[in-house]
Amino acid sequence: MPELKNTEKADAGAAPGILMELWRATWRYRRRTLAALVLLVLAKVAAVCVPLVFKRIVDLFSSPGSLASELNTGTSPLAPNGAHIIMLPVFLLVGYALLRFLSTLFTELRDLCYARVTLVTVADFAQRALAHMHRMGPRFHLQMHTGAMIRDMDRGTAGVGFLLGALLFTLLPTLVEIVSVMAIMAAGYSLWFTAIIFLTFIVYASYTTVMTRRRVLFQRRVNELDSRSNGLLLDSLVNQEAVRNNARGPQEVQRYQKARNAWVEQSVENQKALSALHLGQGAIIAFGVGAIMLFAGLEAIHGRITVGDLVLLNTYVIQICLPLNALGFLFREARDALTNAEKLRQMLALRPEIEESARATPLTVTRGEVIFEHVDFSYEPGRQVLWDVSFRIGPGQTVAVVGGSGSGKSTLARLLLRTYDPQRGRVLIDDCDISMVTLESLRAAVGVVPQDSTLFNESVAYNIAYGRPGASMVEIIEAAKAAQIDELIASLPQHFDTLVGERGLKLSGGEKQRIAIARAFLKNAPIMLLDEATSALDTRSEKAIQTQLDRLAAHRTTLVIAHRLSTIVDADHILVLDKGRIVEQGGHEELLSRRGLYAQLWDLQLQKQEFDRLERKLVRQPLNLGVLLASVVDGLGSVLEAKSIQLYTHIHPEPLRISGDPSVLSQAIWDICMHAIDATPAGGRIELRLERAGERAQLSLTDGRHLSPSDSSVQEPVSSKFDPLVLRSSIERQGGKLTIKLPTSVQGMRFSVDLPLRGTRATAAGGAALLPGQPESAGLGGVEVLIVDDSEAVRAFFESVLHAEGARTYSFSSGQQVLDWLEARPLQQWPAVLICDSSLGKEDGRQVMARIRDMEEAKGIALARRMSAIALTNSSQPNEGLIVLMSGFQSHLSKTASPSEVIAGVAALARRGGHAAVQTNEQGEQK
Ligand SMILES: Nc1ncnc2c1ncn2[C@@H]1O[C@H](COP(=O)(O)OP(=O)(O)OP(=O)(O)O)[C@@H](O)[C@H]1O
Repeated sequence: MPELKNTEKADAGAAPGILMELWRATWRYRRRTLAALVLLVLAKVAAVCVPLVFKRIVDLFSSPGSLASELNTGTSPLAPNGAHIIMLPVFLLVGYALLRFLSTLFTELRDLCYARVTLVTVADFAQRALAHMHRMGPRFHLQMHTGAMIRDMDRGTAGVGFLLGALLFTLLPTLVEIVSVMAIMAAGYSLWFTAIIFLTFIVYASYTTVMTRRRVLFQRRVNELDSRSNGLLLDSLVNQEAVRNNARGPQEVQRYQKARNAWVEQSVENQKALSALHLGQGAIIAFGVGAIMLFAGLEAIHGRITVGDLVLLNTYVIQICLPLNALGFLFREARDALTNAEKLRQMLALRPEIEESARATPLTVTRGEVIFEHVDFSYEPGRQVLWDVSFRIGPGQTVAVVGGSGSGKSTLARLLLRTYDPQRGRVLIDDCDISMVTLESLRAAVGVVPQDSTLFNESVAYNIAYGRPGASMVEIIEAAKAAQIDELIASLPQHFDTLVGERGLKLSGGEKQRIAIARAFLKNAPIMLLDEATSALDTRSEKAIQTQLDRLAAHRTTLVIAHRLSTIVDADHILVLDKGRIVEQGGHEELLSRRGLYAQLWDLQLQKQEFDRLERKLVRQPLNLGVLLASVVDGLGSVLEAKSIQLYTHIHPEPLRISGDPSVLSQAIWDICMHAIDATPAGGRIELRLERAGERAQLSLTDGRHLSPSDSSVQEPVSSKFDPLVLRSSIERQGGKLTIKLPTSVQGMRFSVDLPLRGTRATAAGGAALLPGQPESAGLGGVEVLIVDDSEAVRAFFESVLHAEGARTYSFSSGQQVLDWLEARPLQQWPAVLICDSSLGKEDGRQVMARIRDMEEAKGIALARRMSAIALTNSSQPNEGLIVLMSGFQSHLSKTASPSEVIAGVAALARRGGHAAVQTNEQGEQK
């Protein structure tokens, strides 16, 4: 087993530390930084001078022989006219005020000058982080929680900003201030003052260091828990569809709550440590200030310092203590910021799994030949996924890869895109090893329609143009046409500007796939990779776009990874993968004739298609659209009344029968109606029409909004949750089509739903309205049929077929149930025909039949009035007819009988029994 050669690992040794990063940023903006430093020094000089000037003012006024006392005694030599007496203090006072202002002015100018350095560095870091994340391989992203990663990036970039600003402009100025104050004190006063301040500073710094180191552990844990709970939150929201579908909402909240509780507990511990730190720091400062003032007081009493000196010392002590406090805060924050920034730096230092070779050259595709040469690959050691895979896709050829789930098909696509490198062997494009070309040129040469297309929460146009940035609108429209999504887009209110929702959630899987196809058309790359490109489409849509995919593949070298073999029968070459090895290859017919794995997959697929067909048939019921509409309109009564909206209806007189899921269709009609009511002003009108247009039923609803001639924009109702994309998908899934016509100045917005009519026989006009789901009058109108089968699917199938023909059915899953039901029912209400499984699980259908015949006998029912019965059998054996006749049945049907066989069988018995609507005999006599 080959070793994994590419692993994403921290290159911590080679990468510069965070301080180096900061130095680089500072150096990049050295002029600004220098200017900011000059302003900083000026601001601090002004700040340190303020108390000095103040001391002079105080001394002038308070010292014996000062101006104030001389003025009081009238002995001042400077006061011949009194003007000089006023001039000197005013000059000092103005100077004092000016110095104060200059300190603020220089500080603000400094911040202004330096803001760009910090902001650009932070933005640059964030940008580098994003670019780096995109360079990292899937292995890295699979390991990471996206939410936690975003949080780390946020904290890291904020940390960088803090360190840049704080270190230079808080730590440095604080140190400047402390040193200059201590120098002034040492020069002018007793060294004791300096010693006390120095001691206070040392004790404070040591205490803060020890305590902060302890607290960093708490902070780190808080950060981890915070990132984890945010990761959970994001994961939960990103997968909200899965959460909803599995009804796991409460569990998700619980999981999040658990993570948040742990975060709360740890944050409380962190706060305790912080409070202890603050209290200790406060005590040390109080001790220092108290000691200095005590000492200064003693000095003043002994006349060794003036009142001005006392004031100056007091101011300096406060001035020095405040920065000390700031230093403490700074120390703590800087540690946090350093931790966060370092974490981000380490993330940036991780080497991507796939790196371009230093000698990589851009790939130029001339012919478009792709070769896999003896490729071995494993995602993780000890579990090889591909074994010696070799194949060639000739220029312009289409090669399809088929195989069971997990056989390694998508891995081939990943290797072609160089998402991973093989451990052995090579992948070549036009004889060029893809590990020797630039990644950008390689990925530009390969167009991809992925298995699961995710879209950006941007406009449709943006998502299509993603394939080729800078594409013109005309090119985008062309690509949309090629992918057959132009009609859908044209009917959207904002057309190409419609937002597709987060990850394209407003679109169905098929629509997203078509946008991905449009994107690939626009990219127009010489090599195409279709990774189960039609997997999200139903058979109808698949057929509709298969031609487009074929066009996409035409004249391009194409690798198709297919699940539906029907889509690749025309491929030039088919590779059959099994557990990472190519076990068969050749053309479709050739592979079928070999009767190997491909032939088995083909047979399985045919069976599945048949099963799907039957399943679809069972879900879709025959419906009378008029009746369905009537029930919706009935529910709208109060809403219409509340807004005084008048509804005008025009309903086709004959029943229009369609096939579909009644709940989906009535929800769709309800949504359109509610949207129309929302959009129509109070007192307005809405028109609802149900018409027949050839072989289609057309339901159209025109709402009451009009455009004023001066306003061409469509006003969407504010409260509306209506989503045309979702609606369109659900109608299309019912085989219908939705078109939306924008409002004009004379007519409101018009929604039309076209649905194909069922191929029914002519029925009497103006038939009585039926409730939805109630059988319609048709070829078996009025015939009542009992269905007994332990399989729900079989019961549903017969019900659906018989309802379509107007029969009424009663279904039971066991023989005992039907016997009890018949026993309790009056004879004249017994159904005409019985369809009963010949083997009902533990019961025997033939015995059930025999007991019913016994009951008829016991109740004295005439032969002509006895129930006709059909046995359901699993296979048609030659003597089956005889067996069922012997057990009381009149005929038999295979469980896999076609609908027409079922109808013919029931009709024949009903007619014979005189029960069909067409031949009802009042007296019950056989005609
Ligand atoms: N990122 C990964 N890390 C580890 N193992 C992986 C990874 N991706 C796929 N595998 C494994 O590699 C094997 C091949 O996966 P691959 O996706 O190529 O299969 P596939 O044939 O495309 O399957 P499917 O048809 O179900 O999509 C599987 O066993 C899968 O579990």
